[in-house]
This record gives sequence, C-alpha cells and structure tokens, in this order.
Amino acid sequence: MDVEQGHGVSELFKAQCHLYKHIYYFIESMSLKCALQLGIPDAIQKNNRPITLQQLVSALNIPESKADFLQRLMRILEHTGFFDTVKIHDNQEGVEEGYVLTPSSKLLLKDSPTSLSPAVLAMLDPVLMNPWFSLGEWIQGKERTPFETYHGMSFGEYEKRNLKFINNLNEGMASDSKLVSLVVKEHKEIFESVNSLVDVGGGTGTLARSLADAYPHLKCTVLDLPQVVANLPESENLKFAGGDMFKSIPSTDAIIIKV
Ligand SMILES: C[S@@+](CC[C@H](N)C(=O)[O-])C[C@H]1O[C@@H](n2cnc3c(N)ncnc32)[C@H](O)[C@@H]1O
Repeated sequence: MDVEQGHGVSELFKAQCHLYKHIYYFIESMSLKCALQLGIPDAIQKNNRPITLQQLVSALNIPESKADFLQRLMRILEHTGFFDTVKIHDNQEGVEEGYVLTPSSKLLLKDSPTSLSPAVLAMLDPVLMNPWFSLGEWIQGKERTPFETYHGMSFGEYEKRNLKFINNLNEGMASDSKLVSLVVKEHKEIFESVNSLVDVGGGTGTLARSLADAYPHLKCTVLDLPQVVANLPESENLKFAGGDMFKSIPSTDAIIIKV
C-alpha cells in the first residue's frame, strides 16, 4: 500500500523509528553520566551481591518519591548494557531481581586501575557538549572549531582560563591512556625499530610515560600547550615540550596523536 511518495506503511514506520532513535540517542549518554554522578556502579560493587532497587535507593540516599525514576534509569542502563538483572529469589509478591555489573560498568568503578569514569565525565562535560549545538553555525562561519563558535575563544585559550576544566579533562584523558598503555605494551614489535617519538597533544603524558618505562631505548617527548605541560616531572627518556602543534612539532621518528 502506498502511503506517500511510494512508501508502504511498514517502510514509513521503520523510517520513523530510525529517526526517533537518533533524536533520543542523547538519553543513553546522559543516563550513563547520571549513573556515574549518582555512584551507581560503586554502590552495586560495594553490595557484594545483586542489589535490589530498594537497596539501591537507600545506598544512594535517594528520596523514596524518586524510586520509580531510578528504576526507569536502571532500565535504560540495562538496555544499553551497563547493568544486568539477575533473579535473587521468588517470594509471595513475585520474583525479586537484583542489579549486577557488566564488563562495561566494571570499567566505571572509581577505584579500579582501569577506571574510565573520569573519561566519561570529562567527555560529557557541558563545556565539550555545548559546542555540538553550534555545528551548523560553525560550518557556515569562519571559526576554526565548533568550540570556538560556541565559547567565543579557542580551546587553548579556554583551557588557560579554566583550571578546573583542564584538570578534569587531563584526568579523563589519562584514564583512557592507561587502558591504551596496557594494549600497546603487549605489542613490543610496534616500537622495536623506533628510537624517538612525540606524543602530539599528549596531555600530562600518561601514555608517553608508560611507553618510556616499557621501552628504555625510546626517547619520548610530549608536546602539549605550555599550561598543560608546565612543571611535569621528566625522566631520562621522557621530556615535555610546551608549544602549539599547528606551528611546529619536534623532529622525531614517530608521532602519536591520540584523541
Ligand atoms: C583530547 S585531549 C588528548 C590528550 C591525550 N592525547 C590523551 O589521549 O590522553 C587533546 C589534547 O590536545 C591538547 N591541545 C589542544 N590544542 C593544542 C595545540 N594547538 N597544540 C598542542 N596541544 C594541543 C590539549 O591540551 C589536550 O591535552
């Protein structure tokens, strides 16, 4: 049956679902951020066994009147693979279920050495999210980045003026780099024939430091904005260079750019 412009009903609804899915994608990221702000992964971990909704409500000090909303939040997070539910026991009122962590939410535990929680919070910070609302304006305008269009200044300038932001961002990027370091260290062949490398925009040097430790022959330099690399501890084969990557990059065998 043709509804409009040759589309059948089922095709029309499929297209509508596709469209709506993309309208509401942000709910998944925002729910993830909310889970971290509330400390849900750590509360589940601390419970040592599947945690019921009621237990979660009290562990997080959430008003009873918001219990239903917490349940809805958990449903979204379960759907997106951050938590799972398991049956705890059957009683007269029915089956009681408890929430458990999944491999993805284990990466969000605050004290884990592989925690990516700072990266999630940094990337979903309004300072970085808001420029996305200026994408169209940026494409039509003259600024170099959407960040500049929205904030009225370059990323580097913003970083200079907002120490809290820069610290959170550095912490977030460092948490991500710790994970990458684990992988890179297992593939020694990548760096065997390289004597020097520059990590361009390397932040506070988490990745470069771990490479420098793993490969003593490798001379590592971290190039980042002067305010980011000021006063960071160097070692025999790890140096920091303050500068602008768009102006010059120290000469080297290899370059890493990890965003
Ligand atoms: C997304 S972070 C990535 C940090 C690091 N590579 C990591 O993965 O952990 C981008 C980095 O680029 C740096 N940066 C931004 N503009 C730069 C420029 N013009 N020259 C050098 N570094 C710059 C920022 O200070 C920040 O540390």
